[in-house]
Amino acid sequence: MIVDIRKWKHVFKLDPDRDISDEALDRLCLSGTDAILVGGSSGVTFDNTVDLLSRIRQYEVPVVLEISNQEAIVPGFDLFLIPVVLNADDPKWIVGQHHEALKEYGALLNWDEIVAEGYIILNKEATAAQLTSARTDLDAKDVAAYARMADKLFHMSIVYLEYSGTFGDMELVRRTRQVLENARLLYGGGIDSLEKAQLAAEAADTIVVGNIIYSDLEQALQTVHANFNRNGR
Ligand SMILES: CC(C)=CCC/C(C)=C/CC/C(C)=C/CC/C(C)=C/CC/C(C)=C/CC/C(C)=C/CC/C(C)=C/COP(=O)(O)OP(=O)(O)O
Ligand SMILES: O=P(O)(O)OC[C@@H](O)CO
Ligand SMILES: [Mg+2]
Repeated sequence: MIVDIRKWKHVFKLDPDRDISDEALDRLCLSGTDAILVGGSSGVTFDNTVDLLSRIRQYEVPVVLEISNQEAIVPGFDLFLIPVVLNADDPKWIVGQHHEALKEYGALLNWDEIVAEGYIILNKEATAAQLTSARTDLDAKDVAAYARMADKLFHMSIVYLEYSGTFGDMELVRRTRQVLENARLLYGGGIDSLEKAQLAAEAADTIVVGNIIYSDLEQALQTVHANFNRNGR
């Protein structure tokens, strides 16, 4: 399946390390979301990723793996997203893990199925921030510089503003989006209602909805109805 990330407005992120019922998965996959992203920052294994992939594959919705560790690289997804944590203090999460993975898989890859994401992690409490020792105390100028680095210097197709677990600063998201010329701005973090989905949809190109799926499915499903008309890209 050809997946065009430039058309994504809304995606659900499902964590292989968390339980989800068949009924909930059915409703998510048929919700009208643009893709199901499979990923998490801890407890993701080959087995729990294969299991989730095979369940989502019963539906037509595109299914994409966001790779978080080398042991959980599973073939068969429509696309592979590779996080590069631009504000990580430890280079392991900028190039180190990637170097190791490419030593193993480099000659086998179909590069048309692989997209790098310039991650900027802004919630210091998030598991991903702690794992990567991210420098989260950034002002708008710092974030804009990372965004330009991803977009113009490294030609990454995605800049991901990651507030996982908390709703972020939408003015900062809006300003970050304004500096991007080619990269798409994904926003994720704390979207737990249609109202917050709407605010995020007005600031970013694509919104990512994660944790609320596991605590309030009805609210999660509402987020698909956010209106993106303002963006026009
Ligand atoms: C042959 C074959 C199968 C080919 C395909 C394989 C392929 C595409 C290989 C590419 C090679 C390559 C370059 C791989 C990258 C390897 C790798 C491990 C990179 C490191 C990625 C990284 C920086 C991880 C750090 C953590 C992170 C940023 C994860 C992103 C996801 C995320 C933030 C989820 C949120 O997690 P959650 O658990 O919800 O967190 P909360 O607790 O805060 O809610
Ligand atoms: O889980 P939440 O807070 O919705 O964040 C979504 C996503 O950005 C996590 O990587
Ligand atoms: Mg999560």
